[in-house]
Amino acid sequence: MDIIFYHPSFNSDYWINALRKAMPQVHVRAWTAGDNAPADYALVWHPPVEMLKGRKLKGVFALGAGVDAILGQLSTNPGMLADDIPLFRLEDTGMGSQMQEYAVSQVLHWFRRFDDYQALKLQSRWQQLEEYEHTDFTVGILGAGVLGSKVAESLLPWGFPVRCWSRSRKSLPGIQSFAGPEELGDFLQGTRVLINLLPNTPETVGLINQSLLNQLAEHSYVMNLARGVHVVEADLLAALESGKVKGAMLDVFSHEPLPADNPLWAHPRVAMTPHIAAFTRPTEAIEFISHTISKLERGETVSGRVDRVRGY
Ligand SMILES: NC(=O)C1=CN([C@@H]2O[C@H](COP(=O)(O)OP(=O)(O)OC[C@H]3O[C@@H](n4cnc5c(N)ncnc54)[C@H](O)[C@@H]3O)[C@@H](O)[C@H]2O)C=CC1
Ligand SMILES: O=C(O)C(=O)CO
Repeated sequence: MDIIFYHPSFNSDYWINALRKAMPQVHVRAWTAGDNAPADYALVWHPPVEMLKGRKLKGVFALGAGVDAILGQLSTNPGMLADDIPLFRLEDTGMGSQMQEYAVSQVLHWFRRFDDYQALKLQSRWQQLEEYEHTDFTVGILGAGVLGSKVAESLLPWGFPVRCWSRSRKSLPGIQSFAGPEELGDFLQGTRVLINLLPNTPETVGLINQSLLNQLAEHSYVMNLARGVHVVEADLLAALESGKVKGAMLDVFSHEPLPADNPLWAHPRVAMTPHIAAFTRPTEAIEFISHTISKLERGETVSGRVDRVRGY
């Protein structure tokens, strides 16, 4: 069996060696331009069109959780990957715990008013502020998939009411589940901290806009861990200006790297990180890929297959 690998920024040698160790019976090679030799599987992130075009593959693995980039490539290059070649993505593979760390630390930061204390500190002011109540700190998670449900579970032990919104209803102990567009309004009503973990699809682009933000609790907080295009930046800035939204923590942006003249950089109530909420971890990712390939080869059912029509 042959596997080709392409990632624009990962250390290919490291990955190829680790893949060979995990699957000693498989020939793994880094794909380079002009390599038209046959392969069974391709492991990719932002692949050049010619890497996949015309190949008869048994499957393609995206080396991340989100497949918006490769689906975007497929929509502009329809011949890049035949419809009957399955596309897989990474499910969790260590990203769940990273998202949990990110979300829990930031929710606690807001809940313990460290943002307010930092502002007071900058004015050299010694002042004790009123405590927030857990009951006033409902956390609402947009997207209750692999990562959203892990984040939801991790917030429960801290005593916050937790709810999630997804396409279909979920049964997650202790978490209130809302489903579909008709329940979005109820989900938003009373949500104090909004965490976004939706995939980027035509239905979710621009979802976090003025209308949505207006339905959140007063002095709410927004954390975007999914994709920048989910948030209408001008609407978020206006909601921060009006006080409706008290603070935002953003990991992802419509344009990455965020342009130097973007007003989010200087906003005192916006914190940000450069798309690091969850990294692809080689050991866990390779375990998932090798396990999935073994099952595929045995004709067994696997999870992680992308529904290309649905967009995630
Ligand atoms: N910032 C970062 O470092 C990273 C960001 N991500 C982002 O996180 C996203 C989520 O990842 P997973 O949890 O693995 O995805 P997933 O596919 O397991 O979960 C997606 C969830 O969104 C819901 N959903 C999708 N469309 C919907 C709609 N129209 N209405 C209501 N609910 C809808 C689904 O029902 C599901 O609950 C990825 O697509 C990726 O963009 C993933 C990894 C790292
Ligand atoms: O896995 C993903 O989708 C990512 O965004 C990784 O940065």
